[in-house]
Amino acid sequence: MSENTLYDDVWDRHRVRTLPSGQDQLFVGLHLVHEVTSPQAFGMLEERDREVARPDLTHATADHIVPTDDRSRPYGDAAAESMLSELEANVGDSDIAFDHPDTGRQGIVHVVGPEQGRTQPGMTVVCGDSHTATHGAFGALAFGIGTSQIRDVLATQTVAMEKKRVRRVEVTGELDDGVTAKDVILTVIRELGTDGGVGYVYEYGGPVVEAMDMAGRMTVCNMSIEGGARAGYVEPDETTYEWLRETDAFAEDPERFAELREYWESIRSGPDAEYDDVVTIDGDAIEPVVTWGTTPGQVVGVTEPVPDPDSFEEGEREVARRAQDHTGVTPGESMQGYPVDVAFVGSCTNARLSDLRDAARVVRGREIHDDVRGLVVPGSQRVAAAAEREGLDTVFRDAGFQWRAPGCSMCLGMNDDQLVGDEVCASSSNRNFVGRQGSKEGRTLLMSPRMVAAAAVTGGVTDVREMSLVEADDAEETAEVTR
Ligand SMILES: CC(C)[C@H](C(=O)O)[C@@H](O)C(=O)O
Ligand code: SF4
Repeated sequence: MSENTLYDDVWDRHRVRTLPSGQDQLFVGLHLVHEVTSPQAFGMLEERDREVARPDLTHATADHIVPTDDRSRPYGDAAAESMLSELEANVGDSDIAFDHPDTGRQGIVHVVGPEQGRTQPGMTVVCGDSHTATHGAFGALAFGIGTSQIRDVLATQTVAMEKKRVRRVEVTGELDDGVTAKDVILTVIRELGTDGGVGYVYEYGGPVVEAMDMAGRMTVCNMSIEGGARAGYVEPDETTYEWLRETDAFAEDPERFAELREYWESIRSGPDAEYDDVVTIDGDAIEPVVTWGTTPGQVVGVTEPVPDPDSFEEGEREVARRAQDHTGVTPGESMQGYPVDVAFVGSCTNARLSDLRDAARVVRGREIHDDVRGLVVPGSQRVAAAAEREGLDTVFRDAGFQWRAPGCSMCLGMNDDQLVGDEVCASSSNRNFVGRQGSKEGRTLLMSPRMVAAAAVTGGVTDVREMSLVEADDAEETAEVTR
């Protein structure tokens, strides 16, 4: 087994050359494109009279601006309509595959790539979007890139990048019932800080990460960027291969799957890999968490008291005070019972089928609180269809949630799904910055989909471990008995 990390191996295999700047020029295996960050880059290409070099390795979807209710065209919002039209024209001119809302495959860019088997281990994946790190869950090197890099990738299928150091984030032990991947990554960011990862790529491992399903690993990798890391990844294993085997990419081609699997196995970091840093997080000690402030690092366990700003080091004190002024939380008290107005289950962090199932376990047979507006926004049309096949839409609707069409939605409020005034939102998304969900006074509490569901039902932050969970089968049995 090599002493190299997966990061070193995959980087070296994709290096075309080292540039005079010291950066490496890397070949890009998959370029994902969405409507917000691509128009300018396509424009630059046109100005230079260049064509898209590898449309076959480029894949587009529309997610940020698409409405989640009425999708008749033209969209009511002229800016949204123009962004979608522009993407339609750009992909049409370049022969790029596009998960258009009419295809049944549209969804959030970080949901559709993995779901179709486009994201694979040992690959380089880029997208003009900071949460591209999500794809690292498959053992890919996945980076968010800026506009000029998007242009370069469109024109050359390569990108110039600087190599980072690798920190192994080892999560030991076993998660308690009710504790999820979201609680793990929020705890990692709490421990290491929102800028603790600067200069690093995170390799997540240890028993807790190994035991996670792919959706959980995607949740963890997704938020690497919120911890300051350039990317995050998990080494591929049986769980990864099981997911890929069933996807469009391999379902019909078991031979190719077998061939690639050998490569995937060969890039694992291995027991002798040398890391620039290793950090251990005690998985046994993690409890369901919730944010109390305005960064994803301002996190507290649901049974713990909110910290007093005075307990922070000098530079941090004022930041904490300002954050608490905004959210209106009380130091010394736990977050439990803190009232919420909106419950949002969605985003590229937590809107996959297993996330929806997870929230449904809490919601099934219950009703959301009268004062809460609840939205479930599946990550993709395929997630929505699968959820509908198992009746999850009915579970959510019966409880009083709105069941919406897929997109980024209230994660960042680039469409009509926004907070109003100083509403408080229990949100399964990844950012709680001031104004993030469309209102300057709005307040976002990040938590797991389960915790969002619990807050929706009770009307305030609740320890989901205190609520009984209802599995789909139990619900059917109960229904039978009732009949
Ligand atoms: C719109 C896009 C550039 C942005 C990002 O890069 O992350 C968005 O997806 C977000 O989550 O804030
Ligand atoms: S769901 Fe949110 S975090 Fe993810 S790509 Fe969309 S806006 Fe960005």
